[in-house]
Amino acid sequence: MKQGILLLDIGNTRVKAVYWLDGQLTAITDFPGVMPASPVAVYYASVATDERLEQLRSESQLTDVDWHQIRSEAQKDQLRSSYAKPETMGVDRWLAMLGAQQCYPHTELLVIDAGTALTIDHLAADGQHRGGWIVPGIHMQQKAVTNYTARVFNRDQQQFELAFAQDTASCLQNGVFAAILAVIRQANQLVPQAKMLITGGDATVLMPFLAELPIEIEPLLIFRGMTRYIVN
Ligand SMILES: Nc1ncnc2c1ncn2[C@@H]1O[C@H](COP(=O)(O)OP(=O)(O)O)[C@@H](O)[C@H]1O
Ligand SMILES: CC(C)(COP(=O)(O)O)[C@@H](O)C(=O)NCCC(=O)O
Ligand SMILES: [K+]
Repeated sequence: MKQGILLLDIGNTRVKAVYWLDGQLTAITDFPGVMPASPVAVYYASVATDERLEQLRSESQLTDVDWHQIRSEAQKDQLRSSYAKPETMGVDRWLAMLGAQQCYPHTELLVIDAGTALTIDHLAADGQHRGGWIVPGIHMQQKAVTNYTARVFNRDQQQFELAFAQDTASCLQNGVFAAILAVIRQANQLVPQAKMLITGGDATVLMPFLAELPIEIEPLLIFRGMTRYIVN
């Protein structure tokens, strides 16, 4: 059986895994669960702690293959960082932009990753990163309010409506949801776009509420960026 490469996106909440073979990306839903075949190498991008990475490495039982770390850098192909210290940019942001550039070459873009934190990055048509935002994500914002107040409580079930609410948990959930939608709209007001791309765990709940924007969902954006680092 032909063997592929395992790609890992290690975020602050979850680990996302994809199997890469003959240019095709196949999502692995239950990593470190079942894979199409044992991989010949692992390429990974991590914004989590080194401890988390080591734990994952041993859990995966893939200790006999090479693990290649992907890092943010000053330039990759057409993409150029705006950071004075490029290595300090989250590699998930770097790779999402690289993936976006692959989907829409020579196009000005807003690239959104709705993960633990929500990030928005502005990319010029010539590949220059113009800058970005880091905003607490849907769960982090809710947690912040319940942690810093005495009387705001949440409920387990998450239900988002773009409407005012009449009980504490719904006021919190709807309020945070409105704030997240507002920051996405604000970005497009600041730099109006013909194309926006969104990825990350919360992208699907946000999408239906952003219908007036030229926004497209691409769940594998970070992995598309990662494939640019694979050397055969
Ligand atoms: N199966 C899941 N497990 C955990 N979070 C999920 C799941 N599906 C969707 N989510 C949402 O995804 C968010 C995390 O997004 P993700 O892109 O995985 O974050 P990160 O890259 O920071 O780990 C969570 O806040 C949660 O709302
Ligand atoms: C902003 C982030 C926390 C987002 O990661 P995530 O929430 O998706 O796990 C991550 O990209 C990060 O740790 N960035 C480092 C700082 C920076 O990008 O400038
Ligand atoms: K992420």
